[in-house]
Amino acid sequence: MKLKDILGVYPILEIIGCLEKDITGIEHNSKKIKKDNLFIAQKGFNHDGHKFIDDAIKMGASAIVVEDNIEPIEGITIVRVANALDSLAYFSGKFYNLPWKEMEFIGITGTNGKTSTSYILRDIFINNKNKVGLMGTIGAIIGDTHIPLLNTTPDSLEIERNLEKMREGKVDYSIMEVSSHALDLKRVRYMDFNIGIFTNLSSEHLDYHKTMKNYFKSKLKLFSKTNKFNIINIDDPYGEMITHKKSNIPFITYGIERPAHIRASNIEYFLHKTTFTLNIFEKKEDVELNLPGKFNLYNALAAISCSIIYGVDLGVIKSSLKNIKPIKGRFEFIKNSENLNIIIDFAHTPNGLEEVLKTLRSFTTGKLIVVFGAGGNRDKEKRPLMGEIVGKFSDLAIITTDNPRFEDPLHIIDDIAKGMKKGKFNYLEIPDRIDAIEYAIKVCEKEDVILIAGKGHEEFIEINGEKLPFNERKIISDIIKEL
Ligand SMILES: CC(=O)N[C@H]1[C@@H](OP(=O)(O)OP(=O)(O)OC[C@H]2O[C@@H](n3ccc(=O)[nH]c3=O)[C@H](O)[C@@H]2O)O[C@H](CO)[C@@H](O)[C@@H]1O[C@H](C)C(=O)N[C@@H](C)C(=O)N[C@H](CCC(=O)O)C(=O)O
Ligand SMILES: Nc1ncnc2c1ncn2[C@@H]1O[C@H](COP(=O)(O)OP(=O)(O)OP(=O)(O)O)[C@@H](O)[C@H]1O
Ligand SMILES: N[C@H](CCC[C@H](N)C(=O)O)C(=O)O
Ligand SMILES: [Mg+2]
Repeated sequence: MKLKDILGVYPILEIIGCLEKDITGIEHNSKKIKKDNLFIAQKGFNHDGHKFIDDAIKMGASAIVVEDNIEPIEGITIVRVANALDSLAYFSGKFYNLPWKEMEFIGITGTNGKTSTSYILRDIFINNKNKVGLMGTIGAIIGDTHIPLLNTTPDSLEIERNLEKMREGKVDYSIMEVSSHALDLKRVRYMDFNIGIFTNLSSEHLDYHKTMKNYFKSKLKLFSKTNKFNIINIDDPYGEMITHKKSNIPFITYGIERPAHIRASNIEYFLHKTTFTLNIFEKKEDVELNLPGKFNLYNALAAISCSIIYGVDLGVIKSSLKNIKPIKGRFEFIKNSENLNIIIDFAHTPNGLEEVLKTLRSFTTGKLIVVFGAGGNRDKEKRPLMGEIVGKFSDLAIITTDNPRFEDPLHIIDDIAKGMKKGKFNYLEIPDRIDAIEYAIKVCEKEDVILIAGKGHEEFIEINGEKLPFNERKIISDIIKEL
């Protein structure tokens, strides 16, 4: 594509060199540059992309986008913009020709439940014989191909690139988790969605957003980028606030406690499933959901609302929900030779833990044992709150390491324990996560339940910038073999 076509009508501050040249691709990482690529030098949290301009040229870049004034470079076109991160989003859209326009594009935001909702919805669409693409925490899925992603919502370039693959694969629906970071860091700045879904909002990521008000404001951006419907959890106080905002498109609400367009009543919770009456406006239907817990019922209601909007037959929706398989690392029962009740779950926020523990508490006849930690270099405010909640609902809490990143694991454990100490709970600190899991298994009796929370689908532990292999399923099986 010609450089001038990539620039489109984007506001450019200065151009040095030729705009007629053919560009073979866009990159913001110098290491990935190929011949005749456009390199976008952006200022990140750790590096300034301008420092890699020489590297990018050596790798073959023929044009560069910069924020800073730089000296002319022979044979290289220099395009200066006010904000390179913003321009990356626009230029990527132009280069890939806005693939999201050729599919139904559904964005899901909220603190908890995005991944779960996206998998439930994907399952319904697949059963409806639709082609589906998905991007989120567990990676991208395009047809049968899984592509690992570094972020829940990748940067704008990677999103457009994956959407382009989805267009090639002729997907009908593309479902994407849209994190608050993504909304704030312009990863979806020049994309429009057909549907926006809001699951809930609770304390998380305050290291980045500083206040709940800012966090909510970031989430809100999704709902002014949608053109068909916004689907809102009306039981969530922030969800309710969204429905009071001005909007050019209708809100469809879902809930359990409050009047909603799509609502669950007559609910019965079981350890492995949930049954309820689905009220769709005036219509009623008995439904079985093969997932446990009120939180999953909310996720299912969000997915049901979206599929109803798209006219999916209620029979297809019901059979999908009845047969849905557990989502990796979300309330996942781990089969084992000792028949111990061991669950791996991705709860890593106070609210996520509370929801999962409330569900488990109501089914546990023995002791509820929880192994958990908190991520390093992330929200610190949530740590004592997580401690307090686990203390409140468990019989034995074992505080251990999650992904310490660049922090001292013992400091993180201390922060969590502050919440525990407040209530004088029964807890242990076992910093080594394998030792912590082993301890839980050794004291576990037949009626007990072990919840190993925080890492869910993750198969690594991140320490000092390195992701070391860490497979909790294998760790559990090895420990049980040794018993
Ligand atoms: C804070 C944050 O969001 N950082 C994101 C950001 O990285 P960064 O700003 O540190 O980048 P940097 O290392 O400073 O590099 C700056 C520029 O130099 C370039 N570079 C760098 C090195 C080099 O040799 N050559 C080169 O050209 C880089 O490609 C980049 O363009 O840009 C990267 C590329 O897009 C992201 O992967 C990275 O996410 C990091 C890994 C991250 O942990 N983000 C978290 C906070 C996040 O975004 N989380 C949300 C929410 C999760 C949820 O709760 O659901 C998510 O969506 O994942
Ligand atoms: N609707 C919900 N409300 C509260 N907690 C939930 C909900 N759905 C799931 N959870 C809990 O939160 C954990 C993470 O769920 P899920 O992966 O679906 O959320 P997410 O929003 O995608 O998280 P992330 O921000 O990390 O991408 C689950 O393992 C479960 O413990
Ligand atoms: N999407 C979440 C994942 C947290 C997973 C947990 N294992 C941790 O490291 O804190 C985040 O980026 O905050
Ligand atoms: Mg997710």
